[in-house]
Amino acid sequence: MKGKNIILIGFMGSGKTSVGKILSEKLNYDFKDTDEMIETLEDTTINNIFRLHGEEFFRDLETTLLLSLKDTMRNTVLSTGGGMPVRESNRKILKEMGQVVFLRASADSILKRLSGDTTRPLLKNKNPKETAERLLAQRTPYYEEAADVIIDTDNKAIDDIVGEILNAIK
Ligand SMILES: Nc1ncnc2c1ncn2[C@@H]1O[C@H](COP(=O)(O)OP(=O)(O)OP(=O)(O)O)[C@@H](O)[C@H]1O
Ligand SMILES: O=C(O)C1=C[C@@H](O)[C@@H](O)[C@H](O)C1
Ligand SMILES: [Mg+2]
Repeated sequence: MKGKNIILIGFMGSGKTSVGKILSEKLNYDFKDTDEMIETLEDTTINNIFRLHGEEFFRDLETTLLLSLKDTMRNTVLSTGGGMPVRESNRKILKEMGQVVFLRASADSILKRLSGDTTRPLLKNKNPKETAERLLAQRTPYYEEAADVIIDTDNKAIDDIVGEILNAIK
């Protein structure tokens, strides 16, 4: 296994947080989630950060957090925000931190999983389907570039996805 950390990347709703928690238990690793850490550090929700300060401010928080974790994080499953790999500098840092696993999901799966969700500001608009399809097309090359391992998640249970990751990183 390259390095001692596992980094989960992928679109909103691909399962990074849900899968990461269970994966960390199986590996007896710590679990960290960049979205949860940013909400704790800023003492507010991601919705509020986007609403009050805008997306670029949030992206800067993500990069700052990644830099602060880079040299000290060990034996950890890190679940990232869906936009983390868009910045080239973030992709470079993620790859240095550990083995990067891209959880791939189709737009249909994402929309099904997130129907009724109100916590993801980028999908809170009149046409979440158009937004998800457009962002997914834009970002897929970045996810693929950063990935050491790609796991398809459509129509798979979370436990099965965890099992596939464990096999792939052996
Ligand atoms: N393989 C799956 N099958 C069914 N539901 C799933 C699957 N993976 C995730 N979900 C559901 O989709 C929702 C979003 O999952 P999760 O929060 O883990 O996504 P995420 O990748 O962390 O998203 P974000 O980038 O916004 O943080 C949750 O309700 C979760 O239970
Ligand atoms: O895909 C994205 O850009 C985002 C995904 C979430 O994890 C959060 O980081 C935030 O809602 C933005
Ligand atoms: Mg998440």
